[in-house]
Amino acid sequence: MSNAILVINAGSSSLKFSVFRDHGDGDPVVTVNGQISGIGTQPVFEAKDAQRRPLADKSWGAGEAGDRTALLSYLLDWIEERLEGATLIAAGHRVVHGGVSHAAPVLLTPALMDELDALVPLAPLHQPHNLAAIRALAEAHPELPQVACFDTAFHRNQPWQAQTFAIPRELTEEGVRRYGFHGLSYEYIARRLPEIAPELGDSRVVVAHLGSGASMCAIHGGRSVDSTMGFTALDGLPMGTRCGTIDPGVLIYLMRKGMDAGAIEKMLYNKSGLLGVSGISNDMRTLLDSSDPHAQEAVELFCFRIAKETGALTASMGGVDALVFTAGIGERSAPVRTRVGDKLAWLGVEIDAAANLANATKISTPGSRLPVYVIPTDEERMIALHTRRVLTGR
Ligand SMILES: Nc1ncnc2c1ncn2[C@@H]1O[C@H](COP(=O)(O)OP(=O)(O)O)[C@@H](O)[C@H]1O
Ligand SMILES: CC(=O)OP(=O)(O)O
Ligand SMILES: [Mg+2]
Repeated sequence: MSNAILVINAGSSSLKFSVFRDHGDGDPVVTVNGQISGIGTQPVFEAKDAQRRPLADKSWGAGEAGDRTALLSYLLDWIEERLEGATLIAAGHRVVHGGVSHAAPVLLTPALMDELDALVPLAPLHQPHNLAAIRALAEAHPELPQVACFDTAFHRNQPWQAQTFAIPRELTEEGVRRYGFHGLSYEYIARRLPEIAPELGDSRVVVAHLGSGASMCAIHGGRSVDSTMGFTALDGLPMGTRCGTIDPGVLIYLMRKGMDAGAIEKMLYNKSGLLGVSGISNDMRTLLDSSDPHAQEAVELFCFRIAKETGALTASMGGVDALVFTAGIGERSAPVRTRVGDKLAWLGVEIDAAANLANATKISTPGSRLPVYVIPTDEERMIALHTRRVLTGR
């Protein structure tokens, strides 16, 4: 009999889920995936099978909108009806912040939940929703083991220079340090790249994870050695609504002008980035389609900063052997990749226009000094693999 693993990636208003079947050998295989969107307003449940065929949809009235326990209980019942003899052995969650002490996934306990609660201020856009889903699932199914897979874990063994801010040492010791995020995505890419390009071996790779949250990572020999995100998922690249790297003097200026922490947090997390610069949208597609000069400036700033960080991460590794694009924008936006590629001509990047337009796996020309890849990320698969390992030791 086979085992099944439920994978959950909970966001502010949506809960993405996948069910993996584990036959014991090879990677677990996804059988269904979907999401509950509109949590808090008008929840809608959608699911697809492995061939992307729609399986179900359901919506709820506003009265049940915020009851995550009831929504998860519905989801669990729905999944259990479709297990076809498999045993659901665990739920694996993406938990964005694991703090200093977690360099690997772990089985969730009430004591660990308290520890992870303390990290909510460090990831206000993600952590509360990750933990709410874990609590709701524990309430609906107390017997089901749950595993936390941290977005910070892959970066925890970076060299100390990459993890340290130049601030008084006591603060570093207290945990005010650079953590880095999107680790599950980078770990997946580090695992996948050698299958796609075995000749790269233990090489130096810059990976750009460009989704609604965006960051970049320097991976040397399969390990993270530097990343653009820091103490929080606000640092580094500008994102859909987040500012990215900013002179801390700006925060002092805003505080002196009378803004409190809550107002600054809201502005930097929710009103900045592509949305703040364009004044139009946080969605790259809308901006690329717009002729508004502010929309064009937002796109230009995004691409400029990706190119600039590529330089910084290349210096961190003493060179670079490949560049990889992944996540929503990275996997699907040929115009963004073209612009970044043009700005990296000095590194020997030459983008093949036709391959780029087709979102091909390799988008650089045969003559390009730096090979450039597009690799779809799969954070869910990484979570399923980690969850299986924690539960079964395999
Ligand atoms: N064809 C496309 N061209 C440009 N941007 C796209 C395209 N498809 C998706 N995106 C962008 O990808 C973003 C979502 O990326 P994704 O990795 O799914 O984010 P997340 O998992 O963080 O929600 C959207 O905000 C959208 O701007
Ligand atoms: C860490 C982070 O920014 O995640 P996301 O891209 O899902 O917002
Ligand atoms: Mg994402």
